[in-house]
Amino acid sequence: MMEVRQATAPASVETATNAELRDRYLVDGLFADGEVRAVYTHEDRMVLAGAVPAGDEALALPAFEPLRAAHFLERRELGVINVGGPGQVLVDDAPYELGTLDGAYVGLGRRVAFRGAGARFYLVSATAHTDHGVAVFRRGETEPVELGEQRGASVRSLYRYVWGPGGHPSCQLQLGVTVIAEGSVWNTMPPHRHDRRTEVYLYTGLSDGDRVLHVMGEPDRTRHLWVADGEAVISPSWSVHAGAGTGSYAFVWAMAGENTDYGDLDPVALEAL
Ligand SMILES: O=C[C@H](O)[C@@H](O)CC(=O)C(=O)O
Repeated sequence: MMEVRQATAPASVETATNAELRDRYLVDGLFADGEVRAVYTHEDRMVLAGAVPAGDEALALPAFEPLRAAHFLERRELGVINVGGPGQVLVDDAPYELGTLDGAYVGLGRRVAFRGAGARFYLVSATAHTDHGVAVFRRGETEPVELGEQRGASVRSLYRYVWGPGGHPSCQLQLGVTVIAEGSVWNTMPPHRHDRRTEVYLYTGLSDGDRVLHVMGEPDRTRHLWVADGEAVISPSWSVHAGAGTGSYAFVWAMAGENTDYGDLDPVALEAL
């Protein structure tokens, strides 16, 4: 199943109802046992998906009809983060083990499937013009960038898996995981935009009763979304993206667009919000 979402205009955020905001920017229901569920957004043509293998069967990544492709990665590259228990990503039938919050990159042209009951694979894809191979990223072997401060309740560790020059090469994709420290609540504070890229956050590790208050929109007219575990938010290039949780959490960030320079971002001063 693949849902298609159109691109949207920044001014429409200010007047949208809550239901309209959720329909356009919140992505829920990606994870269902034994299925691959996907959303194609026209924001930089990113595809988000959840793949939840059940039993011992390998779950193949389908060539969803809206792609009009013989197979999913015919004209695309893929990032994978396991947000569940241990499992395997099969790339051209070769298995790669991924633990919780480990990641993988799969380049153009390869065939992908998933295996392992208990694993939950979050997938992000962008259009690609050349093959950049296959890579696995282990959270335990990745040196995080430490950000934030205790007085701002924003202490967090940012694990960069695919992040442009200095990391594994990609056509467009950048991908990583940020883990909020115990007792901190804020991500991406102070916020920023990046006019040359779309970004998607997938929140994970939240308890059932907890939520993240995710802030979006142009800096001087923001709105919010209440986000539960396993839900994602699409941030078009004009939107800030930051959030505060009612409990501890982590999130997968992924970008695609004009360049793969992680540092190409436009900080937004708090006074401008
Ligand atoms: O462009 C960068 C992305 O928004 C994230 O990498 C930021 C982030 O994880 C954080 O500051 O908490």
